[in-house]
Amino acid sequence: MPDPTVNLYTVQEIHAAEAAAGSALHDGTLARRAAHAVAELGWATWLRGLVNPCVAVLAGPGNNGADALLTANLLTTRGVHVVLVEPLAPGKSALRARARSELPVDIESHDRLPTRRRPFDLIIDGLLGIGARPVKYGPLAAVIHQVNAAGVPVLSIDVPSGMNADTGALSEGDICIQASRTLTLIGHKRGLATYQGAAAAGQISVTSLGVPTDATGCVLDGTASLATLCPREDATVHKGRRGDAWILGGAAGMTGAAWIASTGALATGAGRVFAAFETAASAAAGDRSPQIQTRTWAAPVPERAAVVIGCGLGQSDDAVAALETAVLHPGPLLLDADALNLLARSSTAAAALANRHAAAVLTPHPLEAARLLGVSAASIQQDRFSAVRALARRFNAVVVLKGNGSIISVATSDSTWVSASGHPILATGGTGDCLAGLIGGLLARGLPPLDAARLGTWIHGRAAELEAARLGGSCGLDLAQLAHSCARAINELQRNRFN
Ligand SMILES: NC(=O)C1=CN([C@@H]2O[C@H](COP(=O)(O)OP(=O)(O)OC[C@H]3O[C@@H](n4cnc5c(N)ncnc54)[C@H](O)[C@@H]3O)[C@@H](O)[C@H]2O)[C@@H](O)CC1
Ligand SMILES: [K+]
Repeated sequence: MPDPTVNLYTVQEIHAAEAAAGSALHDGTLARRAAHAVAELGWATWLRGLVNPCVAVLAGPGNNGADALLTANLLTTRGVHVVLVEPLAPGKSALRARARSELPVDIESHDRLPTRRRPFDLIIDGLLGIGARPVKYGPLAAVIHQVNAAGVPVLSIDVPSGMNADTGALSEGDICIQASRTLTLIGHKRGLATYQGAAAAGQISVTSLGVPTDATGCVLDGTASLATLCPREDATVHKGRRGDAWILGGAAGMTGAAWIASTGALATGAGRVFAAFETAASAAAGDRSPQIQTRTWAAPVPERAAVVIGCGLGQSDDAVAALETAVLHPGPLLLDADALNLLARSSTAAAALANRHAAAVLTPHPLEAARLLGVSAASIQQDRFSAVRALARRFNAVVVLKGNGSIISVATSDSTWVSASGHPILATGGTGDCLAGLIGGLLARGLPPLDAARLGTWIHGRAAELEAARLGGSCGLDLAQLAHSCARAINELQRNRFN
């Protein structure tokens, strides 16, 4: 059975769920449930079986601190030596005041992480939760730096302290706890699924605390949500029914990008793959696969073929002309790399995209997204959810904003999908070309643009995980192998769905 679909929540949605749960928060029921879950996870993962375990519990001024103090109490009753770290004066939380008063009066407490001869066995992070403002330099930042330098496992309550739970952006200067695990409460948070937030959280578990939550407009895409999108095969299938993918790119000196994208398209089982280069000489060069047919940009593209334009396209006048022709293509269309850079400058191409009947797919990385929106890459990363929605609306497109926790959005709705797969092994040239070809291949196979973008993005990330496992780390990615792993990942998803 695949895992159930995972919804991602904003802080506002969590507060609404909490409000609907009634008075439970006010009498501390939810905080006690949270503390039980945190203590149990900490005990089972790091403390059980240790002689005289010692834990530092970081307690902030609000209800995240209350959860931490209640956890401290539970751990002391299990015989754990607890050292409190309280860098700030308590705020107005009555819950926190009560939790603090329930602890032994002589419990050890510091405003910094104390140095000990024997290191802590675990640090529990209850400094800030979903009520956090960005952390500035000061006592809180000092403790966060100490914790990150301590080399001790860290269990964060709800979110790693210092991150924005809605966006995943860290406080300026990257001031944020780097957790080993995060136990998030009531529902999974958006900020834990993308960019730096996803990296800071470590392994994430969710505990509902018994609070019901509704489906949201944001889903963490994994096997459960994607299995139904996989194309079904039947024994009578032939290449004519599996569609044509045309890859337009590969200007002189950049032919490799078009070959890589073509290999990505082949991995989807597309019926035929054509790589169209700037010149016949470019088409003849390079590491071609015998399965890929070659053309030039001037060749007519059949109306129903899926077109992928941009991988190694360059920015010449001919490239502009190729783009302005491609955006009028009546069949499925994907724009990547140089096509996006040119789109940022071509009002003709932008207007044609806006008028397309079927949405095109755009696959920008943060810098390309920044050029398209006329802002800095840093501001894109500060709020990737807003950026991807703005791009989708601006260009009437399905947009995949790449990066750790790639986010997908579509012009016609406010919904977003975050891909749960991926690996830092992808941080090397050419992997984006493979993704563009992969999504293009799925478009050729007849998937609607949004489904092709979601499925392709997840498959690509899953293939990266498989390659990293095979290589035993993040180095040495071979793009032909990545394409093979994409095919394996599609086959695996298909088997899971249809067997
Ligand atoms: N919402 C709910 O239903 C539940 C919430 N619970 C806990 O409560 C947390 C939210 O509690 P709060 O709303 O009190 O928020 P937090 O505890 O996250 O933080 C708010 C407190 O921290 C201070 N603060 C925020 N940012 C700061 C900064 N950068 N520098 C210095 N001080 C800062 C605020 O002035 C306030 O005192 C959740 O993350 C979770 O841990 C749980 O007990 C279970 C139920
Ligand atoms: K926290």
